[in-house]
Amino acid sequence: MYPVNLNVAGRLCLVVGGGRVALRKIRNLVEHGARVRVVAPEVVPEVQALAGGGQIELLLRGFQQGDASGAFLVFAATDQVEVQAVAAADARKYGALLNSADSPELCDFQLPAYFCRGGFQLAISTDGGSPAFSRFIRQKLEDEFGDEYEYSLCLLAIIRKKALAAGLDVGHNQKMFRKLLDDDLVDCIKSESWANLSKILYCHLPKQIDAEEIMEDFRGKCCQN
Ligand SMILES: C[C@@]1(CC(=O)O)c2cc3[nH]c(cc4nc(cc5[nH]c(cc(n2)[C@H]1CCC(=O)O)[C@@](C)(CC(=O)O)[C@@H]5CCC(=O)O)C(CC(=O)O)=C4CCC(=O)O)c(CCC(=O)O)c3CC(=O)O
Ligand SMILES: NC(=O)C1=CN([C@@H]2O[C@H](COP(=O)(O)OP(=O)(O)OC[C@H]3O[C@@H](n4cnc5c(N)ncnc54)[C@H](O)[C@@H]3O)[C@@H](O)[C@H]2O)C=CC1
Repeated sequence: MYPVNLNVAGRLCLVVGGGRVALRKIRNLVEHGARVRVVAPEVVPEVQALAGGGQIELLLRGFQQGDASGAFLVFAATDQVEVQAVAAADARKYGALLNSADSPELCDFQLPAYFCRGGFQLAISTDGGSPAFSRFIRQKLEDEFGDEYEYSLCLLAIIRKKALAAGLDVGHNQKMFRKLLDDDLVDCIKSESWANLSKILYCHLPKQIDAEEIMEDFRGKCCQN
């Protein structure tokens, strides 16, 4: 499976089925700004509530051929093998990418287990081999990767913006970021060692970038400590 991050914001995603499995996919899609349409004769209360709140469109009926028309992604998540097959064929017909909840081998894409720390995201997948394993590793990593990763990313993004604006070349930036990270920027943030963090910045930022200004920006925008 080819790893990729998809922008689903504002794009039509069709979920066929409204049970527990569909609900997980639906919540995920809503969180990422997709336009979600659900087709199912019966749905769990949480799906009904999302429809009531206007967060998704709900068609309370069985899947019909042509439903995949205009969809970017199609999720076949029913408990009926025949419906799964018809939905998959419809997705193919209309050129939508297919996720099939009961057939890993039919999937154009599979969902990883994942979590975010701000813009920082870690995703785990097993090529359909063991979703329980993906979930297990996700939970383990969630304990290990705390808010310091969100703050570190925020700081690095501030520095990077300045570096790009200053027209510093790629080779320079590559080395600078490696040094900042090798010098334990993340640990400094985790232990709130601001004096050490400043030292690292003064040591590795080029003269075009004001380390003091970066620290101020960081304390103001990323972490209010
Ligand atoms: C191929 C894939 C297609 C897809 O759905 O995208 C798929 C397929 C199937 N899942 C099944 C079962 C379970 N799925 C989970 C959980 C998750 N499943 C997810 C993804 C994927 N599942 C894709 C592969 C991803 C990968 O390779 O890792 C996660 C990661 C993401 C998400 O769904 O959001 C989410 C965890 C999120 C989290 O917690 O972070 C659990 C665990 C639990 O619920 O505790 C179980 C029970 C235990 C087990 O079986 O492992 C079955 C058998 C159904 C049956 O027995 O009838 C099939 C079909 C088959 O394998 O034939
Ligand atoms: N990929 C994954 O992550 C996982 C997949 N599964 C598989 O996912 C499938 C669904 O599981 P659950 O949500 O627990 O089932 P469920 O029984 O709770 O829900 C099934 C849903 O399909 C709908 N449905 C039935 N006929 C339909 C039709 N003609 N058109 C549209 N919708 C229709 C039902 O109304 C219901 O909303 C099962 O095949 C299960 O084996 C199970 C666990 C995890």
